[in-house]
Amino acid sequence: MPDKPLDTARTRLRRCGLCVALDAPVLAQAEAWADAVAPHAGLLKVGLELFSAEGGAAVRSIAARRPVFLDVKLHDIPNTVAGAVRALSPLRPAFITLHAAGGPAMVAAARRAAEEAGPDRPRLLAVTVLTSLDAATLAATGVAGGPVQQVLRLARLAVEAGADGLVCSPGEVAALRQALGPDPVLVVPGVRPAGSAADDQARTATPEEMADAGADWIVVGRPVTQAQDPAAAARAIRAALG
Ligand SMILES: O=C(O)c1cc(=O)[nH]c(=O)n1[C@@H]1O[C@H](COP(=O)(O)O)[C@@H](O)[C@H]1O
Repeated sequence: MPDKPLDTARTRLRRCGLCVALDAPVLAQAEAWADAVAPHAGLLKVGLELFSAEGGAAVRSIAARRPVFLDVKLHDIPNTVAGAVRALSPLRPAFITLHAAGGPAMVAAARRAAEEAGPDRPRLLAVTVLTSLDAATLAATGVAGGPVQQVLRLARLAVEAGADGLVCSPGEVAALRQALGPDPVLVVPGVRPAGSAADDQARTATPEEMADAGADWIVVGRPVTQAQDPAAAARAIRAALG
């Protein structure tokens, strides 16, 4: 779908895709979920649990089904994060996450390291404020002004330093699109179909709301993987995205 002018926060820029989070303790479980949901998901996420348990084998296996979003949330000094990006690039993930709070020098070092992998390099997504944090918890950590202000601040720094996109909660998507325009890839976890449990997510919204607000990808884990029929759950969410 071609890009449209960004005239309102509810303008759809392009089609919003479904990424299913394969948060499993063993690869066999993740593979079974991947096989079930692959017809309805454009991306499959290998996160900290699965990667810690199975390492690169998990990325290689899941990438045989769909492009992989490798969610390792790197956060360290620039040299260490650059080395991690260099080490992960041969696994050919479509996306790698790093924490925007690591600062612009860290993001810039990661981008330089990613560029070494050539045109098919992994794209870097900067995680802004985790979707499990609410305004009160954020204030307790010393961040006044609420999540939206903090997300905008971190997002601007990360994009200027070379992040290809951002991970944010549903509550910030429209504000980020208005502030940063159509270019950054916006990836949104904490999404819940109407009637689903929020689990440990603090800032949630429905798939339909996220597609309308300008998200490129929604990330959904438990509402799909813990459903009686994961394939049907993924199909319904994909349909809701329009
Ligand atoms: O980077 C992420 O994907 C991420 C960032 C964030 O702020 N919040 C968040 O929930 N996630 C991930 O998104 C997925 C959400 O899973 P469910 O809550 O089960 O839908 C998990 O794999 C989280 O690790």
